[in-house]
Amino acid sequence: MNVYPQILEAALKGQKMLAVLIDPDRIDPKKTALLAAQAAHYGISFFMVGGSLLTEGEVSQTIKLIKSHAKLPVVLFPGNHSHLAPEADSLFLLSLISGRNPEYLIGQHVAAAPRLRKMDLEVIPTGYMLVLCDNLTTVAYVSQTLPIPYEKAEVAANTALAGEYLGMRLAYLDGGSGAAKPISPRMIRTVKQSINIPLIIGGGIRTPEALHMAFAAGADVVVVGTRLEEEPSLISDFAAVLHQFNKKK
Ligand SMILES: CC(C)=CCC/C(C)=C/CC/C(C)=C/CC/C(C)=C/COP(=O)(O)OP(=O)(O)O
Ligand SMILES: O=P(O)(O)OC[C@@H](O)CO
Ligand SMILES: [Mg+2]
Repeated sequence: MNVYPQILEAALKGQKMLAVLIDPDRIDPKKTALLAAQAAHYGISFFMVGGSLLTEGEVSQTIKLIKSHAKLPVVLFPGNHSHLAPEADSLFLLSLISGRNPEYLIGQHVAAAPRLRKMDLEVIPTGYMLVLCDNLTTVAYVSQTLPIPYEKAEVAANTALAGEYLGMRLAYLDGGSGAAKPISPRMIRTVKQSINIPLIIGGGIRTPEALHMAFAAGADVVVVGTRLEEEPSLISDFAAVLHQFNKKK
C-alpha cells in the first residue's frame, strides 16, 4: 500500500487528505482500536504512528492493533532511528530542516539506514519544519532546535523550497504535538505558493474549523493527533470537513 503516489495524485487534483496521528505513548489499546475502526468507517486517508519517547515494541504493537481494525495505510512518523517497524506500510523519513542540529538532519538517518534496508517500507524523504506556536513542544525540546517564528512565513517558505531542491518529496510544517494554536493561514498560503511538492500541516488542530482553515489556506494533508486522543468520537466531525472539501471538486 504505497502512500506517496496517493498523496501526489490527490495534491495535483486539489483533493485533500486527513491523517490521524496515534502516539503509542499517549493512547491506550482500547482507544486505539476504537479510533482505528471509526477512522476507517468515516473515510480518513491514512494513519501515522509516532511519538518522541517510544520503544520499538510499542510501535509494532500499535500498528498491528490499527491494522486489525482498519484497512488503511499506516505511515511511521519517527522521533528517532529506533522507531522503525516492519509492520508499517511507509515511513516519513524526516529531516528536521528548520533546525541546525546535525543529529536530526542526517545523524539518525545513518543509524537507521542498515535496518531500513532490511525492511520493505516505502521511504518518503520529508522536509520537516517546526514552527513556534506559543508553547515549547516536546519535539523542539527533544531535538534541541529553534523552531521557525510564528510570523516568519517567508522563512518557512524558503526553508521548504530548499528542502524541495534537496530532493525531499514532502514538506511538513508542524506546530508540534499539543501546539497551543495552529500554524497561521498566512504561513500555510505562503509556503504552499512557494513549492511544488505536497504540503502537510499539523500541530494544534483541535476543531473542525481549524481543519477547514488549514485546508482552505492550501494544506494538502492535515494531521490531527492530540484532540482525537482526547475525544475519538470527534472523528466524524473532522471527516465531514474533509469530505466537504473533496466534494467541491
Ligand atoms: C532516521 C529516522 C528513522 C528518523 C529521523 C528522526 C527525526 C529527524 C525526527 C525529527 C525530530 C523529532 C524528534 C520528531 C518527532 C516527531 C513526532 C513523533 C512527534 C509527535 O509528537 P510528540 O513529540 O510525541 O509530542 P507529545 O509528547 O506532546 O505527544
Ligand atoms: O497532536 P497534534 O497537536 O494534533 O499534532 C499532530 C502532529 O502534527 C504532531 O507532530
Ligand atoms: Mg506524543
